[in-house]
Amino acid sequence: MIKLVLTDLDGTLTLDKSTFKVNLSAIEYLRLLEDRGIKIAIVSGNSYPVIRGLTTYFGFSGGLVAENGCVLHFKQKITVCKKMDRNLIQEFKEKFNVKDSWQNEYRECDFGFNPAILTEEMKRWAEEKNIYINSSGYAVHIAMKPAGKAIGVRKLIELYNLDKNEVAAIGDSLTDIDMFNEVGLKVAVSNSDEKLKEKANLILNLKSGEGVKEFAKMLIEGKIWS
Ligand SMILES: O=C(O)COP(=O)(O)O
Ligand SMILES: [Mg+2]
Repeated sequence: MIKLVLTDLDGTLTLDKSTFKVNLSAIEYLRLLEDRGIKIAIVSGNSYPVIRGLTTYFGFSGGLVAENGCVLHFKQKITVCKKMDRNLIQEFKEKFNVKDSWQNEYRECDFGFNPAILTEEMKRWAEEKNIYINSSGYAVHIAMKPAGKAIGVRKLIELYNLDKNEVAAIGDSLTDIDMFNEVGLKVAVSNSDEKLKEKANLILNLKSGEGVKEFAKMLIEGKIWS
């Protein structure tokens, strides 16, 4: 029985990939799950203040994971990664000519940069420096290793004392692969990156927020493990 649904934000709760506009009826459907006792938690690469604010205003009660697994909220704010080395941020920006995401001012461990194109050269640089690097399609993210959505998700599930088979995760991008590794039910929206679809046990027919609605309906109608 699914007791906790983890949802990515960008590309998943939005109208489509590459827009920040949220699909408002997807939020309504997730609230219906909350009404039925299933907790909803956003798991995102976005900063803690952004996800904390959205969680509050959307009416989700499942806690949250921000900064790609590095910062979570369960009764209180918990930081589970090392703080980012500011010299490495500077080096990354200069070497690859990328710009800070406006949220970097509010981040501790995981930092985002645009354009969101992850190159082989960037991967080599990160590997040499033992740095986590990934792209959500919205930004390239770097953090000191170990980082990635798995760390925060593992901690949240442990704090809830849930079995991974009681947890579902829904996402759209490469950064969600880590989150899939920690849960029983791995759900990809139809416009997900191919590498995420390969790891999914349910690929939805609809894209982004419409896919979230499709999944919520399946849960409500009892079409999914219960
Ligand atoms: O912060 C980003 O770049 C994307 O965030 P997401 O994990 O909600 O897709
Ligand atoms: Mg996403």
